[in-house]
Amino acid sequence: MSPMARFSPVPAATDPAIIRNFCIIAHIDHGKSTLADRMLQSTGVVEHRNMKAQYLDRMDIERERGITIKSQAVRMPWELDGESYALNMIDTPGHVDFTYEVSRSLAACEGAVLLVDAAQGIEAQTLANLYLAMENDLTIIPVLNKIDLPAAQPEKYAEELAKLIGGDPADVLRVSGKTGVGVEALLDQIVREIPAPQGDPNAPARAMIFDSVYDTYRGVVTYVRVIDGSLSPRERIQMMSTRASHELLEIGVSSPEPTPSKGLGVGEVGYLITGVKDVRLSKVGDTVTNLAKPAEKSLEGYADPKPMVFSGLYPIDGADYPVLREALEKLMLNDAALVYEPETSAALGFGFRVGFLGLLHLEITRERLEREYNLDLISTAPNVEYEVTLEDKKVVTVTNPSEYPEGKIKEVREPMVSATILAPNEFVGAIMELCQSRRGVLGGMDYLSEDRVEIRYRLPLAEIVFDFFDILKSKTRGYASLDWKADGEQVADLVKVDILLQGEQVDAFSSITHKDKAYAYGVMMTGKLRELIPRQQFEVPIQAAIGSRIIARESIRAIRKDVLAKCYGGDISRKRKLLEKQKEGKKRMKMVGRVEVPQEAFVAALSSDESKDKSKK
Ligand SMILES: Nc1nc2c(ncn2[C@@H]2O[C@H](COP(=O)(O)OP(=O)(O)OP(=O)(O)O)[C@@H](O)[C@H]2O)c(=O)[nH]1
Repeated sequence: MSPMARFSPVPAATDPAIIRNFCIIAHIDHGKSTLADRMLQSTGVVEHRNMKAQYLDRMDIERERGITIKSQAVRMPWELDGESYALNMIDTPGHVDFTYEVSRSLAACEGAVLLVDAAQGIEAQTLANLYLAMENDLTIIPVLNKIDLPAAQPEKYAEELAKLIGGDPADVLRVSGKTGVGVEALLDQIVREIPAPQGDPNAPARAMIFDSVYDTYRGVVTYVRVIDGSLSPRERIQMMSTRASHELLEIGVSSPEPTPSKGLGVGEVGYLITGVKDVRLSKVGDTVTNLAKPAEKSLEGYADPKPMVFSGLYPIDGADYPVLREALEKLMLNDAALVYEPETSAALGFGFRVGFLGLLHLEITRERLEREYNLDLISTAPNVEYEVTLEDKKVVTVTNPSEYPEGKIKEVREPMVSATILAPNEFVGAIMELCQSRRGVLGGMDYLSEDRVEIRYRLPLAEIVFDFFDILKSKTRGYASLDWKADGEQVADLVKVDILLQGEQVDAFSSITHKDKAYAYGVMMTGKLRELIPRQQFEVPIQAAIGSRIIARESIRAIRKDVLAKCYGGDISRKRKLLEKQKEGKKRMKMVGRVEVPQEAFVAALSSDESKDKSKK
């Protein structure tokens, strides 16, 4: 990761009057990382020749997918009217799965650059991020990006932006992160408009953690923004949510390589190293104070990230189970949002039930496990968390369909979201149709301009978390954007559909669905399995059932397979070879009752091809 830190001491505390803390907020792909990189160049922090594309996106997967997962902070010098300033830029993740991290990064700033693609206009995450910034009382600088594009319509979108946040369209800055046009003017504007941080330098120290990353060599690196007081190396600090205390081994600023300093004062943004090895001990949103002189009240806003989507992860080769467990333990050090517990499946063996913030989080985690730890995994169909109340008033939380209670059920509650969709108005009909088919309830609709509309729906999380966005995109020729946030729960008519092979239930294929959709699931799954499972020596019925009621049925006809029939008498060694080969093949089979199911069948049946979020956005 980072090379050895250069030691060029930064003054113990910078005068808050010359500090500007800001972040860039934007819809995905509107060019936030490109602009951030350009700013690093313009301020001379990163020389041109050292510039890797997207300097701030450190993880390989981030770079490949062009998305920002973990926020980072960088300090940049800038001069205006003969005065020197220190600009702290905090990079925020753009995807809806990571909203909590965005909101913490925003809370560390006084201002935000609201970046909008001049060829696309305002999108759903532009709005969602703008609202978050407004809730944090940030000064907003509206900026149109990519003005070098031939398709850019700066006039039109400057008007849209001005209408949204108030002000004059002429005041909306125009830049290109790619060519660098307008970037220096933007840096000037940041100094002029964003207020300097304010805090009490003599009060007990309070610093907010807005990011925590695990570094193999340095342990957990915690990014903080000092609100009051100051922090210095070698003193003992305390985490206010857990009261755990640690020694500050190193403290400094990223510019952008970690540079140790003699301390951090009011308004400063930097990093801490305490030697802890687990990001859970240094949680995003927590307040750091001084153990000897602790603050009385922690800063506002600390929430444990809540997993929204669950999936079972199983090694294809059972012998890899210990590797998977170790890999999850390691990933957890760097991902406070990841939760998991061991589980066993009759069909898939030993594995883990893992909770994620969303589908993207799931995919990234799975990809890292496969790539960094060389694992081949089966992941079961993702599901949300249900709360089941039994007749005897007992409440059971279900994150795995096969644990759905058998007893008498009084009611089932499912998580809900409020979703905002932005799209050209010609697609309103198609969008409403899609939302209705997903059990959505219309919340309202507003026109942002003559031809663009914002539609709000309340929908069950289970209905949107998997394939909704892809379908929305295809129904709107890619023009719609979506943002959602958790919004309570509702009682719903849900049932568990089981899949049986020769009368034996296969737990990995069970699913909790709405009553009206149970039949479709049953037909789809039995049909798929009929294609995927090879013929056996006997007939194999495949059934879908709700309780004891069969709702769909297929069957695989018997085959009498005599492999040796091919070797007309003759060569005995050839016969042996064939038998050996058949044995090899058997190894990759799972036995479900008497039925041999190839591993590939599980993989294929559980990877819902039509519902895979291929666009990742
Ligand atoms: N023509 C042009 N393309 C740009 C400009 N800025 C960014 N791009 C391109 O737009 C795409 C998205 O840019 P990114 O910087 O990765 O977008 P982002 O908003 O950071 O995306 P996330 O980090 O995932 O939120 C990339 O293909 C960039 O090359 C620009 O000023 N002009």
